Amino acid sequence: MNILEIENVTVNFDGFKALNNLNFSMKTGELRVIIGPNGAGKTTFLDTITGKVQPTQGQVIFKGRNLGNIPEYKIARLGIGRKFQTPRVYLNLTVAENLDLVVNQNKNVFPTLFRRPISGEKRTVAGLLETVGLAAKAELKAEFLAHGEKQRLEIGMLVAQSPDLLLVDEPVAGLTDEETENVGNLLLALAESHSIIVIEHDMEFVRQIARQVTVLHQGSVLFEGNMDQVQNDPRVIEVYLGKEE
Ligand SMILES: Nc1ncnc2c1ncn2[C@@H]1O[C@H](COP(=O)(O)OP(=O)(O)OP(=O)(O)O)[C@@H](O)[C@H]1O
Repeated sequence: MNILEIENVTVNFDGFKALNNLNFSMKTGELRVIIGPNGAGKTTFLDTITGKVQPTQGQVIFKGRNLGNIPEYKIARLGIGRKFQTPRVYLNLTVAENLDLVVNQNKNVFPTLFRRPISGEKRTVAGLLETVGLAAKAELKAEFLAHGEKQRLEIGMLVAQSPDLLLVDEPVAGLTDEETENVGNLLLALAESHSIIVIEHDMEFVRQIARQVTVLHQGSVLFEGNMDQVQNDPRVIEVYLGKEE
């Protein structure tokens, strides 16, 4: 079954088409990496999925439901979680406290307000600390974490909400090679039980995690395939990979 289908979506910003008749679909449980040059529409693509931007034309269908005119906060409750490029953790709280906030918030709110049970995997702070590899730093204030550790903590906070679809925007920008690999391994582990879309520029990282890759260009899908196919496609090389350092 497809968790997400995007049909003929155009987003028109005052005459400029940031997305142009874009079609995209992905199966439940897939890890999909989206690449493309600056201005290709990657962020706008995520914005239309979360409801931050409404398509001028076309529709976004999540788990069989048309998201048209559903406000952003309600779309989040339907099971779409997003991690932005910059970590948004509470710096004056410890790592464990940050995770605890989300875990407990869900305990209280999910059954009543969201009217859907927390999915099979019971999320506990201890389990999440293990998943994101921060058990040894549980009692450390988040302000003292390295950038990559903050990224992993925030991914943990996202997972604590048990979203069906995780949207992850440039998770390794500015990270060291070692941190980049850690974040990659974390996403690969999460991909065993989640549907995930990752936007990324760092091609080393894309090679580490990518199975199926979608290349955006000028607001449309230019190419889709596995990493080998993407790297050998002349159009992709021309508009994107040829410019790689
Ligand atoms: N609110 C807006 N109003 C007008 N133009 C916009 C708006 N948001 C984005 N754009 C334009 O739409 C195009 C696509 O932007 P978008 O941020 O989606 O690209 P991107 O692929 O994420 O780029 P990058 O890799 O640089 O982050 C860009 O040319 C951008 O300037």
